[in-house]
Amino acid sequence: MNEMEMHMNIAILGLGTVGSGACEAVKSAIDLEVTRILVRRPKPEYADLQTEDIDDILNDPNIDLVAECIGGIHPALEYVLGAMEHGKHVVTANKALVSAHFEELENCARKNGVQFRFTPSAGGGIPWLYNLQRAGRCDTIEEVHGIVNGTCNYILDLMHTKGLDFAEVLRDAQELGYAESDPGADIEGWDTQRKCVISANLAFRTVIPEDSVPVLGIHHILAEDIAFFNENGLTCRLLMNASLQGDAVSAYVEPTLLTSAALESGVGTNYNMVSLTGKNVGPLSFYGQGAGKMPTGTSLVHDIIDIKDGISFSPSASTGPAPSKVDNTKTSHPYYFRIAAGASFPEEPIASEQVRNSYRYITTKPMTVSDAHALASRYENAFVAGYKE
Ligand SMILES: NC(=O)C1=CN([C@@H]2O[C@H](COP(=O)(O)OP(=O)(O)OC[C@H]3O[C@@H](n4cnc5c(N)ncnc54)[C@H](OP(=O)(O)O)[C@@H]3O)[C@@H](O)[C@H]2O)C=CC1
Ligand SMILES: N[C@@H](CC=O)C(=O)O
Repeated sequence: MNEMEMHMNIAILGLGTVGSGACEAVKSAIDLEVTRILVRRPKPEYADLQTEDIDDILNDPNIDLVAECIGGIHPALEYVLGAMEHGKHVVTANKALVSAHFEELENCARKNGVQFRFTPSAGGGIPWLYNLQRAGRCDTIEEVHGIVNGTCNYILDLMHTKGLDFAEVLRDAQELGYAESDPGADIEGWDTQRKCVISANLAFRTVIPEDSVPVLGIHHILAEDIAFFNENGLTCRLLMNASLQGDAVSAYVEPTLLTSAALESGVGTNYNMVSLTGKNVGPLSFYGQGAGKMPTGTSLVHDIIDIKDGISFSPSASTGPAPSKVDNTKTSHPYYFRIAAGASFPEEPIASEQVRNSYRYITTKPMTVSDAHALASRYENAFVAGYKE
Protein backbone atom coordinates (compact mmCIF):
# COMPACT_ATOMS: atom_id res chain seq x y z
CA MET A 1 0.00 0.00 0.00
CA ASN A 2 1.23 3.47 -0.83
CA GLU A 3 1.42 4.94 2.69
CA MET A 4 1.20 8.52 1.48
CA GLU A 5 -1.98 7.93 -0.45
CA MET A 6 -3.40 5.20 1.85
CA HIS A 7 -4.71 3.56 -1.29
CA MET A 8 -5.23 -0.19 -1.14
CA ASN A 9 -5.35 -2.53 -4.14
CA ILE A 10 -7.47 -5.62 -3.64
CA ALA A 11 -7.79 -8.94 -5.42
CA ILE A 12 -11.04 -10.83 -5.01
CA LEU A 13 -10.94 -14.63 -5.34
CA GLY A 14 -14.30 -15.90 -6.61
CA LEU A 15 -17.07 -13.81 -8.14
CA GLY A 16 -20.13 -15.52 -6.64
CA THR A 17 -22.59 -14.19 -4.07
CA VAL A 18 -20.05 -12.84 -1.56
CA GLY A 19 -17.33 -11.88 -4.08
CA SER A 20 -19.75 -9.82 -6.16
CA GLY A 21 -21.24 -8.27 -2.99
CA ALA A 22 -17.74 -7.25 -1.91
CA CYS A 23 -17.02 -5.76 -5.36
CA GLU A 24 -20.14 -3.61 -5.02
CA ALA A 25 -19.48 -2.58 -1.42
CA VAL A 26 -15.93 -1.50 -2.28
CA LYS A 27 -17.45 1.16 -4.55
CA SER A 28 -18.81 2.95 -1.46
CA ALA A 29 -15.44 2.86 0.33
CA ILE A 30 -12.69 5.43 0.09
CA ASP A 31 -9.22 4.51 -1.19
CA LEU A 32 -10.03 0.89 -1.97
CA GLU A 33 -9.82 -0.50 -5.48
CA VAL A 34 -10.44 -3.98 -6.82
CA THR A 35 -7.66 -4.49 -9.37
CA ARG A 36 -7.91 -8.27 -10.02
CA ILE A 37 -10.60 -10.95 -9.74
CA LEU A 38 -9.88 -14.67 -9.86
CA VAL A 39 -12.60 -16.63 -11.66
CA ARG A 40 -12.88 -20.29 -12.56
CA ARG A 41 -14.65 -19.48 -15.81
CA PRO A 42 -15.17 -16.08 -17.43
CA LYS A 43 -18.09 -13.97 -16.16
CA PRO A 44 -19.79 -11.04 -17.89
CA GLU A 45 -19.12 -8.59 -15.02
CA TYR A 46 -15.73 -6.89 -14.47
CA ALA A 47 -14.33 -8.67 -17.57
CA ASP A 48 -11.21 -6.46 -17.70
CA LEU A 49 -10.18 -7.45 -14.14
CA GLN A 50 -10.56 -11.21 -14.47
CA THR A 51 -7.87 -13.85 -14.45
CA GLU A 52 -8.03 -17.62 -14.16
CA ASP A 53 -4.46 -17.82 -12.87
CA ILE A 54 -3.82 -17.31 -9.14
CA ASP A 55 -0.15 -16.51 -9.87
CA ASP A 56 -1.26 -13.30 -11.60
CA ILE A 57 -2.43 -12.22 -8.15
CA LEU A 58 0.22 -13.75 -5.89
CA ASN A 59 3.06 -12.34 -8.00
CA ASP A 60 1.59 -8.88 -8.43
CA PRO A 61 3.47 -6.59 -6.01
CA ASN A 62 0.80 -3.92 -6.38
CA ILE A 63 -1.87 -6.08 -4.76
CA ASP A 64 -1.99 -5.36 -1.02
CA LEU A 65 -4.83 -7.59 0.05
CA VAL A 66 -6.60 -10.75 -1.08
CA ALA A 67 -10.30 -11.31 -0.31
CA GLU A 68 -11.01 -15.04 -0.52
CA CYS A 69 -14.61 -15.71 -1.61
CA ILE A 70 -14.41 -19.09 -3.35
CA GLY A 71 -15.35 -21.22 -0.33
CA GLY A 72 -14.35 -24.76 0.68
CA ILE A 73 -10.91 -25.92 1.80
CA HIS A 74 -9.00 -26.57 -1.42
CA PRO A 75 -7.67 -24.61 -3.22
CA ALA A 76 -8.77 -21.79 -0.87
CA LEU A 77 -6.24 -22.85 1.79
CA GLU A 78 -3.32 -22.89 -0.64
CA TYR A 79 -4.36 -19.53 -2.14
CA VAL A 80 -4.75 -17.87 1.27
CA LEU A 81 -1.45 -19.21 2.64
CA GLY A 82 0.26 -18.27 -0.64
CA ALA A 83 -1.12 -14.73 -0.45
CA MET A 84 0.14 -14.26 3.12
CA GLU A 85 3.54 -15.72 2.19
CA HIS A 86 3.68 -13.10 -0.58
CA GLY A 87 3.13 -10.38 2.05
CA LYS A 88 -0.54 -9.76 1.31
CA HIS A 89 -3.23 -9.30 3.95
CA VAL A 90 -6.15 -11.73 3.70
CA VAL A 91 -9.84 -11.45 4.52
CA THR A 92 -12.31 -14.28 4.09
CA ALA A 93 -15.93 -15.27 4.70
CA ASN A 94 -15.01 -18.95 4.50
CA LYS A 95 -16.00 -20.65 7.77
CA ALA A 96 -15.09 -24.12 6.53
CA LEU A 97 -11.52 -22.89 6.06
CA VAL A 98 -11.25 -20.83 9.26
CA SER A 99 -12.82 -23.51 11.44
CA ALA A 100 -10.61 -26.32 10.14
CA HIS A 101 -7.32 -24.36 9.83
CA PHE A 102 -7.58 -21.61 12.44
CA GLU A 103 -4.18 -22.13 14.03
CA GLU A 104 -2.28 -22.61 10.77
CA LEU A 105 -3.79 -19.46 9.28
CA GLU A 106 -3.15 -17.38 12.40
CA ASN A 107 0.45 -18.58 12.56
CA CYS A 108 1.03 -17.88 8.87
CA ALA A 109 -0.30 -14.32 9.23
CA ARG A 110 1.92 -13.70 12.28
CA LYS A 111 4.98 -15.17 10.59
CA ASN A 112 4.53 -13.02 7.51
CA GLY A 113 3.59 -9.83 9.35
CA VAL A 114 0.20 -9.53 7.65
CA GLN A 115 -3.38 -9.36 8.89
CA PHE A 116 -5.82 -12.26 8.57
CA ARG A 117 -9.44 -11.40 9.26
CA PHE A 118 -12.66 -13.36 8.91
CA THR A 119 -15.54 -11.41 10.46
CA PRO A 120 -18.20 -12.51 7.90
CA SER A 121 -17.34 -16.18 8.46
CA ALA A 122 -19.82 -16.25 11.38
CA GLY A 123 -22.90 -14.04 11.34
CA GLY A 124 -22.73 -12.84 7.70
CA GLY A 125 -23.39 -9.09 7.90
CA ILE A 126 -23.16 -8.90 11.71
CA PRO A 127 -19.86 -7.66 13.17
CA TRP A 128 -20.06 -10.51 15.66
CA LEU A 129 -16.53 -11.92 15.59
CA TYR A 130 -14.99 -8.46 15.56
CA ASN A 131 -16.95 -7.54 18.69
CA LEU A 132 -16.40 -10.92 20.31
CA GLN A 133 -12.61 -10.54 20.18
CA ARG A 134 -13.01 -6.92 21.28
CA ALA A 135 -15.16 -7.95 24.26
CA GLY A 136 -12.50 -10.43 25.32
CA ARG A 137 -9.72 -7.86 25.57
CA CYS A 138 -10.47 -6.98 29.20
CA ASP A 139 -13.04 -9.55 30.18
CA THR A 140 -13.54 -13.30 30.46
CA ILE A 141 -16.10 -14.55 27.97
CA GLU A 142 -18.12 -17.21 29.76
CA GLU A 143 -20.45 -18.31 26.99
CA VAL A 144 -21.58 -17.65 23.44
CA HIS A 145 -24.77 -18.82 21.81
CA GLY A 146 -27.19 -17.96 19.06
CA ILE A 147 -28.64 -18.33 15.62
CA VAL A 148 -25.81 -18.25 13.07
CA ASN A 149 -27.29 -19.85 9.96
CA GLY A 150 -29.51 -17.70 7.76
CA THR A 151 -30.71 -20.58 5.59
CA CYS A 152 -31.99 -22.65 8.52
CA ASN A 153 -33.56 -19.62 10.14
CA TYR A 154 -35.31 -18.76 6.88
CA ILE A 155 -36.64 -22.31 6.56
CA LEU A 156 -37.81 -22.60 10.17
CA ASP A 157 -39.40 -19.15 10.19
CA LEU A 158 -41.40 -19.71 7.00
CA MET A 159 -42.47 -23.19 8.08
CA HIS A 160 -43.71 -21.74 11.39
CA THR A 161 -45.34 -18.56 10.16
CA LYS A 162 -46.53 -19.45 6.65
CA GLY A 163 -46.86 -23.22 6.86
CA LEU A 164 -44.54 -23.60 3.86
CA ASP A 165 -42.92 -26.84 2.82
CA PHE A 166 -39.28 -27.49 3.81
CA ALA A 167 -38.01 -28.29 0.30
CA GLU A 168 -39.76 -25.28 -1.22
CA VAL A 169 -38.30 -22.83 1.31
CA LEU A 170 -34.83 -24.35 0.97
CA ARG A 171 -35.04 -23.73 -2.79
CA ASP A 172 -35.93 -20.07 -2.09
CA ALA A 173 -32.98 -19.74 0.30
CA GLN A 174 -30.69 -21.10 -2.42
CA GLU A 175 -32.08 -18.66 -4.98
CA LEU A 176 -31.61 -15.77 -2.56
CA GLY A 177 -27.90 -16.67 -2.18
CA TYR A 178 -28.18 -17.68 1.48
CA ALA A 179 -27.33 -21.37 1.20
CA GLU A 180 -23.93 -23.02 0.87
CA SER A 181 -23.05 -24.56 -2.50
CA ASP A 182 -23.91 -27.87 -0.81
CA PRO A 183 -26.99 -26.92 1.24
CA GLY A 184 -26.51 -30.09 3.30
CA ALA A 185 -23.91 -28.03 5.18
CA ASP A 186 -26.72 -25.69 6.26
CA ILE A 187 -29.59 -28.03 7.02
CA GLU A 188 -27.51 -30.79 8.64
CA GLY A 189 -25.94 -28.18 10.92
CA TRP A 190 -22.29 -28.37 9.77
CA ASP A 191 -22.18 -24.68 8.86
CA THR A 192 -23.43 -23.82 12.36
CA GLN A 193 -20.87 -26.21 13.85
CA ARG A 194 -18.06 -24.34 12.04
CA LYS A 195 -19.35 -20.98 13.25
CA CYS A 196 -19.58 -22.43 16.76
CA VAL A 197 -15.94 -23.56 16.57
CA ILE A 198 -14.74 -20.16 15.30
CA SER A 199 -16.76 -18.31 17.96
CA ALA A 200 -15.56 -20.62 20.74
CA ASN A 201 -11.94 -20.30 19.56
CA LEU A 202 -12.12 -16.52 19.80
CA ALA A 203 -14.19 -16.47 22.99
CA PHE A 204 -12.09 -18.93 24.98
CA ARG A 205 -8.68 -18.43 23.30
CA THR A 206 -8.58 -22.06 22.31
CA VAL A 207 -8.55 -24.32 19.25
CA ILE A 208 -11.48 -26.70 19.23
CA PRO A 209 -11.52 -29.58 16.73
CA GLU A 210 -14.70 -29.45 14.61
CA ASP A 211 -15.54 -33.09 15.17
CA SER A 212 -15.65 -32.63 18.94
CA VAL A 213 -18.76 -30.42 18.60
CA PRO A 214 -21.85 -32.65 18.28
CA VAL A 215 -24.51 -31.54 15.84
CA LEU A 216 -28.22 -32.12 15.35
CA GLY A 217 -29.57 -30.53 12.16
CA ILE A 218 -33.02 -29.52 10.96
CA HIS A 219 -33.14 -31.77 7.88
CA HIS A 220 -35.64 -34.22 9.42
CA ILE A 221 -38.15 -31.60 10.60
CA LEU A 222 -41.72 -32.20 9.39
CA ALA A 223 -44.85 -30.10 9.23
CA GLU A 224 -46.08 -32.35 12.09
CA ASP A 225 -43.24 -31.12 14.32
CA ILE A 226 -44.02 -27.49 13.53
CA ALA A 227 -47.72 -28.09 14.30
CA PHE A 228 -46.76 -29.60 17.67
CA PHE A 229 -44.52 -26.61 18.49
CA ASN A 230 -47.11 -24.03 17.40
CA GLU A 231 -49.78 -25.74 19.56
CA ASN A 232 -47.47 -25.54 22.55
CA GLY A 233 -46.41 -21.91 22.05
CA LEU A 234 -42.87 -22.93 21.08
CA THR A 235 -40.62 -21.66 18.30
CA CYS A 236 -37.88 -23.83 16.85
CA ARG A 237 -34.52 -22.28 15.94
CA LEU A 238 -31.13 -23.85 15.19
CA LEU A 239 -28.69 -22.67 17.87
CA MET A 240 -24.99 -22.95 18.51
CA ASN A 241 -23.92 -23.05 22.16
CA ALA A 242 -20.49 -22.88 23.77
CA SER A 243 -19.65 -22.22 27.40
CA LEU A 244 -16.72 -22.48 29.76
CA GLN A 245 -17.02 -25.47 32.10
CA GLY A 246 -13.96 -25.36 34.33
CA ASP A 247 -10.99 -26.46 32.24
CA ALA A 248 -13.23 -27.62 29.39
CA VAL A 249 -15.74 -26.14 26.96
CA SER A 250 -19.26 -27.38 26.48
CA ALA A 251 -20.06 -26.88 22.78
CA TYR A 252 -22.89 -28.25 20.69
CA VAL A 253 -25.36 -27.41 17.93
CA GLU A 254 -29.02 -28.37 18.04
CA PRO A 255 -32.51 -27.23 17.07
CA THR A 256 -33.89 -25.50 20.15
CA LEU A 257 -37.46 -24.98 21.33
CA LEU A 258 -37.95 -21.46 22.63
CA THR A 259 -40.81 -19.73 24.41
CA SER A 260 -41.90 -16.30 23.19
CA ALA A 261 -39.80 -14.78 26.02
CA ALA A 262 -36.57 -15.78 24.29
CA LEU A 263 -35.10 -13.06 22.04
CA GLU A 264 -34.17 -15.65 19.40
CA SER A 265 -37.82 -16.68 18.92
CA GLY A 266 -38.47 -13.30 17.24
CA VAL A 267 -35.63 -13.65 14.74
CA GLY A 268 -37.12 -14.09 11.25
CA THR A 269 -36.07 -14.90 7.69
CA ASN A 270 -32.30 -14.83 7.03
CA TYR A 271 -31.55 -12.88 10.21
CA ASN A 272 -29.19 -14.13 12.90
CA MET A 273 -28.89 -13.27 16.57
CA VAL A 274 -25.77 -14.15 18.44
CA SER A 275 -24.87 -13.37 22.03
CA LEU A 276 -22.01 -13.50 24.49
CA THR A 277 -21.84 -13.30 28.25
CA GLY A 278 -18.76 -11.64 29.69
CA LYS A 279 -17.84 -11.90 33.36
CA ASN A 280 -17.62 -8.10 33.53
CA VAL A 281 -19.98 -6.90 30.82
CA GLY A 282 -22.76 -9.49 31.29
CA PRO A 283 -24.91 -10.35 28.27
CA LEU A 284 -24.46 -8.68 24.88
CA SER A 285 -26.48 -9.58 21.77
CA PHE A 286 -25.93 -8.85 18.08
CA TYR A 287 -28.67 -9.00 15.45
CA GLY A 288 -28.72 -8.62 11.68
CA GLN A 289 -28.71 -10.41 8.35
CA GLY A 290 -26.65 -13.57 8.68
CA ALA A 291 -26.45 -14.38 4.97
CA GLY A 292 -26.79 -12.78 1.57
CA LYS A 293 -24.76 -10.90 -1.02
CA MET A 294 -24.68 -7.32 0.27
CA PRO A 295 -24.67 -7.94 4.05
CA THR A 296 -21.81 -10.42 3.77
CA GLY A 297 -19.90 -8.51 1.07
CA THR A 298 -20.16 -5.34 3.15
CA SER A 299 -18.89 -7.08 6.28
CA LEU A 300 -15.91 -8.35 4.29
CA VAL A 301 -15.16 -4.83 3.12
CA HIS A 302 -15.33 -3.56 6.74
CA ASP A 303 -12.54 -6.02 7.54
CA ILE A 304 -10.56 -4.59 4.62
CA ILE A 305 -11.11 -1.02 5.80
CA ASP A 306 -10.02 -1.96 9.34
CA ILE A 307 -6.79 -3.39 7.95
CA LYS A 308 -6.22 -0.31 5.81
CA ASP A 309 -6.88 1.94 8.82
CA GLY A 310 -4.62 -0.11 11.12
CA ILE A 311 -7.45 -1.13 13.48
CA SER A 312 -6.19 -4.12 15.41
CA PHE A 313 -7.78 -7.54 15.66
CA SER A 314 -6.16 -9.84 18.21
CA PRO A 315 -7.83 -13.22 18.33
CA SER A 316 -5.39 -14.53 20.91
CA ALA A 317 -5.45 -11.48 23.18
CA SER A 318 -8.45 -12.34 25.36
CA THR A 319 -7.99 -12.94 29.06
CA GLY A 320 -8.99 -16.03 30.99
CA PRO A 321 -8.12 -19.72 30.82
CA ALA A 322 -7.52 -21.59 27.58
CA PRO A 323 -9.56 -24.79 27.85
CA SER A 324 -8.44 -27.54 25.54
CA LYS A 325 -11.23 -30.09 25.40
CA VAL A 326 -14.94 -30.27 24.69
CA ASP A 327 -17.05 -31.89 27.39
CA ASN A 328 -20.84 -32.03 27.10
CA THR A 329 -21.43 -34.39 30.02
CA LYS A 330 -22.27 -31.64 32.50
CA THR A 331 -24.72 -29.58 30.41
CA SER A 332 -28.31 -30.81 30.56
CA HIS A 333 -31.86 -29.85 29.64
CA PRO A 334 -35.04 -31.61 28.47
CA TYR A 335 -35.30 -32.79 24.86
CA TYR A 336 -38.05 -33.30 22.28
CA PHE A 337 -37.88 -36.54 20.27
CA ARG A 338 -40.34 -37.20 17.42
CA ILE A 339 -39.90 -40.79 16.41
CA ALA A 340 -41.98 -43.37 14.51
CA ALA A 341 -44.92 -44.73 16.52
CA GLY A 342 -43.46 -48.22 16.44
CA ALA A 343 -39.95 -47.21 17.51
CA SER A 344 -38.70 -48.13 20.95
CA PHE A 345 -37.40 -45.51 23.37
CA PRO A 346 -35.81 -46.02 26.80
CA GLU A 347 -38.44 -45.55 29.57
CA GLU A 348 -36.26 -43.83 32.12
CA PRO A 349 -35.78 -40.38 30.48
CA ILE A 350 -39.43 -39.94 29.37
CA ALA A 351 -41.23 -37.06 31.14
CA SER A 352 -44.33 -37.01 28.91
CA GLU A 353 -45.49 -38.45 25.61
CA GLN A 354 -48.22 -38.11 22.98
CA VAL A 355 -48.88 -40.55 20.16
CA ARG A 356 -50.61 -39.25 17.01
CA ASN A 357 -50.21 -39.16 13.22
CA SER A 358 -48.06 -42.33 13.37
CA TYR A 359 -45.48 -40.65 15.59
CA ARG A 360 -44.43 -40.61 19.24
CA TYR A 361 -43.84 -37.06 20.52
CA ILE A 362 -41.64 -37.47 23.57
CA THR A 363 -40.50 -34.81 26.00
CA THR A 364 -37.68 -36.05 28.18
CA LYS A 365 -36.57 -35.14 31.66
CA PRO A 366 -33.32 -33.12 31.66
CA MET A 367 -30.63 -35.15 29.90
CA THR A 368 -26.98 -34.34 29.32
CA VAL A 369 -26.19 -33.07 25.84
CA SER A 370 -23.82 -35.99 25.31
CA ASP A 371 -26.49 -38.57 26.29
CA ALA A 372 -29.21 -36.89 24.20
CA HIS A 373 -27.05 -36.64 21.08
CA ALA A 374 -25.97 -40.28 21.50
CA LEU A 375 -29.62 -41.34 21.83
CA ALA A 376 -30.61 -39.23 18.80
CA SER A 377 -28.00 -41.02 16.68
CA ARG A 378 -29.97 -44.28 17.11
CA TYR A 379 -32.92 -42.91 15.07
CA GLU A 380 -32.56 -42.31 11.34
CA ASN A 381 -35.44 -39.96 10.62
CA ALA A 382 -36.25 -38.62 14.05
CA PHE A 383 -36.42 -34.90 14.73
CA VAL A 384 -34.70 -34.02 17.97
CA ALA A 385 -34.51 -30.62 19.64
CA GLY A 386 -33.43 -29.27 23.00
CA TYR A 387 -35.75 -27.20 25.20
CA LYS A 388 -34.23 -23.92 26.29
CA GLU A 389 -34.79 -23.48 30.01
N1 LIG B 1 -23.66 -16.66 0.66
C1 LIG B 1 -23.61 -16.13 1.87
O1 LIG B 1 -24.56 -15.47 2.32
C2 LIG B 1 -22.42 -16.32 2.72
C3 LIG B 1 -21.34 -17.08 2.31
N2 LIG B 1 -20.25 -17.19 3.11
C4 LIG B 1 -19.09 -17.94 2.65
O2 LIG B 1 -18.49 -17.23 1.60
C5 LIG B 1 -17.85 -18.13 0.69
C6 LIG B 1 -18.40 -17.91 -0.71
O3 LIG B 1 -19.77 -18.19 -0.68
P1 LIG B 1 -20.74 -17.75 -1.88
O4 LIG B 1 -20.29 -16.48 -2.45
O5 LIG B 1 -22.11 -17.86 -1.32
O6 LIG B 1 -20.51 -18.93 -2.88
P2 LIG B 1 -20.79 -18.92 -4.46
O7 LIG B 1 -20.87 -20.35 -4.86
O8 LIG B 1 -21.89 -18.01 -4.79
O9 LIG B 1 -19.45 -18.27 -5.04
C7 LIG B 1 -18.24 -18.92 -5.09
C8 LIG B 1 -17.55 -18.44 -6.34
O10 LIG B 1 -16.19 -18.91 -6.32
C9 LIG B 1 -15.90 -19.43 -7.60
N3 LIG B 1 -14.86 -20.42 -7.48
C10 LIG B 1 -14.92 -21.63 -6.90
N4 LIG B 1 -13.72 -22.25 -6.98
C11 LIG B 1 -12.91 -21.41 -7.63
C12 LIG B 1 -11.55 -21.48 -8.02
N5 LIG B 1 -10.81 -22.55 -7.78
N6 LIG B 1 -11.02 -20.42 -8.70
C13 LIG B 1 -11.77 -19.34 -8.97
N7 LIG B 1 -13.07 -19.20 -8.60
C14 LIG B 1 -13.62 -20.25 -7.96
C15 LIG B 1 -17.19 -20.00 -8.12
O11 LIG B 1 -17.12 -20.07 -9.51
P3 LIG B 1 -18.21 -20.80 -10.42
O12 LIG B 1 -19.17 -19.71 -10.74
O13 LIG B 1 -17.42 -21.29 -11.55
O14 LIG B 1 -18.81 -21.90 -9.59
C16 LIG B 1 -18.20 -18.97 -7.62
O15 LIG B 1 -18.37 -17.92 -8.52
C17 LIG B 1 -18.12 -19.51 1.25
O16 LIG B 1 -17.03 -19.88 2.05
C18 LIG B 1 -19.35 -19.31 2.11
O17 LIG B 1 -19.43 -20.24 3.17
C19 LIG B 1 -20.19 -16.58 4.33
C20 LIG B 1 -21.20 -15.81 4.79
C21 LIG B 1 -22.43 -15.65 4.03
N1 LIG C 1 -25.12 -20.57 4.26
C1 LIG C 1 -24.82 -19.64 5.28
C2 LIG C 1 -24.24 -18.40 4.67
C3 LIG C 1 -23.65 -17.51 5.66
O1 LIG C 1 -22.77 -17.86 6.42
C4 LIG C 1 -26.07 -19.27 6.03
O2 LIG C 1 -27.16 -19.61 5.55
O3 LIG C 1 -25.96 -18.69 7.10
